[in-house]
Amino acid sequence: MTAPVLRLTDVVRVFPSGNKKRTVLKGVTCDFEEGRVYSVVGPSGSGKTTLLALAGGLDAPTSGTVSFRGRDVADIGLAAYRNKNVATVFQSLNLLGYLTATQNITSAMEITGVRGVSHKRRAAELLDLLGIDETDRRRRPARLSGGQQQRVAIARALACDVDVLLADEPTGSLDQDTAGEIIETFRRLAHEEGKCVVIVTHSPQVAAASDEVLHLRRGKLGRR
Ligand SMILES: Nc1ncnc2c1ncn2[C@@H]1O[C@H](COP(=O)(O)OP(=O)(O)OP(=O)(O)O)[C@@H](O)[C@H]1O
Repeated sequence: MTAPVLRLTDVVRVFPSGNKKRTVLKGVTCDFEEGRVYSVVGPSGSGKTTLLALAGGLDAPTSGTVSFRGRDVADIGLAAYRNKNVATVFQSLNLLGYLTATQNITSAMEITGVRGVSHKRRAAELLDLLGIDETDRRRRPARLSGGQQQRVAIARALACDVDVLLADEPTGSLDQDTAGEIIETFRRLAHEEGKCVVIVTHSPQVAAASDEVLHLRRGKLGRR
């Protein structure tokens, strides 16, 4: 059996709620392996985005650990972990509107200090992999379709050559065909490039195409 690239052990996350406290994750333990696509599903408010934020080093658990290749990400340092090991694609995509598709990727590589490769060449390879042609690469996000923007955001997430790719509702605003293409992209990245892909979704189509589905209910995890 492969060792997990990402492991959550007894993760609890408590948020303040007025003058009370609310326990959103109540001891979540799970392993994520390379080469597999995982979906995290569950009712609204069950803690899916919270789980993704913890897995992505954007937030820290109240107790429990998130570890990457056996090391607690708190010891790696959340910023270093986010820079080198994991990438998150958000619903809002956060593409920069004044940069072209290519520049959105090369700027991310500059910011995170990717060395040893030509940023332009790597951006072209990734956009090629994700089916964005040369004309569209020179376009700004506003001139691309929702599905194309989604693909540029995924290419940017991959530009820093991370092992773990996290995505929050990546097909939420897409039609069924485009959603299907995005899912295929995730499956290819996992099965052919060995990435570990974790997707938070309400979509039965995405869940059905995943290798494993994790169900969150009231802050607890189950498999069904
Ligand atoms: N920073 C925060 N401070 C206080 N409460 C928070 C914070 N982040 C999330 N919560 C609360 O935690 C609960 C779970 O939120 P979360 O976004 O993880 O749910 P979700 O399963 O992703 O929901 P949805 O499917 O609607 O996106 C919600 O009640 C939310 O209000």
